[in-house]
Amino acid sequence: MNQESKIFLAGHRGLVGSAIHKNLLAKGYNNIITRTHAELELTNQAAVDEFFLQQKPEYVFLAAAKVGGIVANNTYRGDFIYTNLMIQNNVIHSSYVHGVKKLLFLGSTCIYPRLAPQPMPESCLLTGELEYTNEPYAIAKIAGIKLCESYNIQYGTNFLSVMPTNLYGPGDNFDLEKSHVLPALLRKLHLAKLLHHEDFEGIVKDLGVSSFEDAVPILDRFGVSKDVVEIWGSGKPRREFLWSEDMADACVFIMEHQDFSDLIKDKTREIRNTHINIGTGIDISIRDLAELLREVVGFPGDLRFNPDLPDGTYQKLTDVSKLNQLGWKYSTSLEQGLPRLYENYLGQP
Ligand SMILES: NC(=O)C1=CN([C@@H]2O[C@H](COP(=O)(O)OP(=O)(O)OC[C@H]3O[C@@H](n4cnc5c(N)ncnc54)[C@H](OP(=O)(O)O)[C@@H]3O)[C@@H](O)[C@H]2O)C=CC1
Ligand SMILES: C[C@H]1O[C@H](OP(=O)(O)OP(=O)(O)OC[C@H]2O[C@@H](n3cnc4c(=O)[nH]c(N)nc43)[C@H](O)[C@@H]2O)[C@@H](O)[C@@H](O)C1=O
Repeated sequence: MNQESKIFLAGHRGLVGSAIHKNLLAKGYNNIITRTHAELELTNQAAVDEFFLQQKPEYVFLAAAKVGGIVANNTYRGDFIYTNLMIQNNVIHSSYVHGVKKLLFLGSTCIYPRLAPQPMPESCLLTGELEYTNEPYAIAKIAGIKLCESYNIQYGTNFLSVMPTNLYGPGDNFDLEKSHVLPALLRKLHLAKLLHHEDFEGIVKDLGVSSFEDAVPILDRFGVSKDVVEIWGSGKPRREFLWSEDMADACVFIMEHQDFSDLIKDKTREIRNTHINIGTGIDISIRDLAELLREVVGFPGDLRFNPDLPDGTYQKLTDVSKLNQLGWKYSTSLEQGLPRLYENYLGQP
């Protein structure tokens, strides 16, 4: 890629897409094409094909997807498989048809088996049963990897796939039900702190309701009180978290420095597992994460675990040796990222 290359960044307003946008601009790329969901429906094959025909992008970052936490994945199972399959099929296929030079597809580490060896190397893909709560989303992501890999093998395209661990960062989704654990817990602890300090006006503003009476059922539903915050599941599962701006930096680094041909060790054998894990290689239990967040937010109360809500996979720690060998390593620790996320949350309009 050079600074004038025409780059289509799909999903540029999302958590990762906005960070990739910022990273590309900072590195001097000046020909970036973006479309909001309202401007271009990526599940619509004809619209996507027309867009590629008109715009003829040379490089594509595919950071648009239907994304959510454990409960969203488990509840909207049909939407997660359908939307993700459609978006990636349309964007990847149109990239092939219209001669895109290189594409980066974003998957997720939930592609690996529920009981994968820890840390999880790229080679453990399709070696065991998937975690039930996000099986439809994982199947879509596996199909995306295989689509890129198969087009590369059959048509000689240069489509790369990266599998990020759990991400968090500026502009995260703080929805109390549908988001991921880190932004959800941060907001619940913040609401509990406001309640503890009897800042009812702050709660009304945060929840966007018209009176504190309207806020009470929401707080009850999500287990937020002045003394206790409810944590879903047992608190025992372990997760690995990567700052979204580090993720963006890894994506741009890979697009700048890697080609599909570099990722094939032995061209005479079956080619598979050419995707690249992206993470820190360090994980933490949900209980310890909640304790860290409690300190960052400054909530003086307790945590209560609700075993009626799903734990999901017990552990999904990425093996990042391939990524490290390519020459990239994360830079933001969880201890640095959590206060930054809280600051970002408090600064939201
Ligand atoms: N967040 C995480 O923890 C993780 C994310 N990932 C992967 O990283 C990628 C980016 O995720 P993240 O940034 O968190 O996602 P977000 O939900 O923050 O952003 C998704 C983006 O996709 C766009 N989009 C969604 N549906 C459509 C559609 N039908 N047509 C056009 N645009 C659409 C949205 O557009 P608009 O803003 O206009 O609505 C939005 O910009 C995804 O592939 C995800 O699977 C992988 C592992 C972990
Ligand atoms: C990125 C990733 O995201 C999802 O998988 P997940 O890692 O299980 O994601 P999660 O962040 O929602 O939960 C992590 C853990 O945290 C616990 N937990 C506690 N309290 C809250 C809470 O308040 N909200 C949420 N969401 N979780 C909570 C929760 O019970 C679980 O044990 C996938 O859909 C998957 O498809 C995917 O790729």
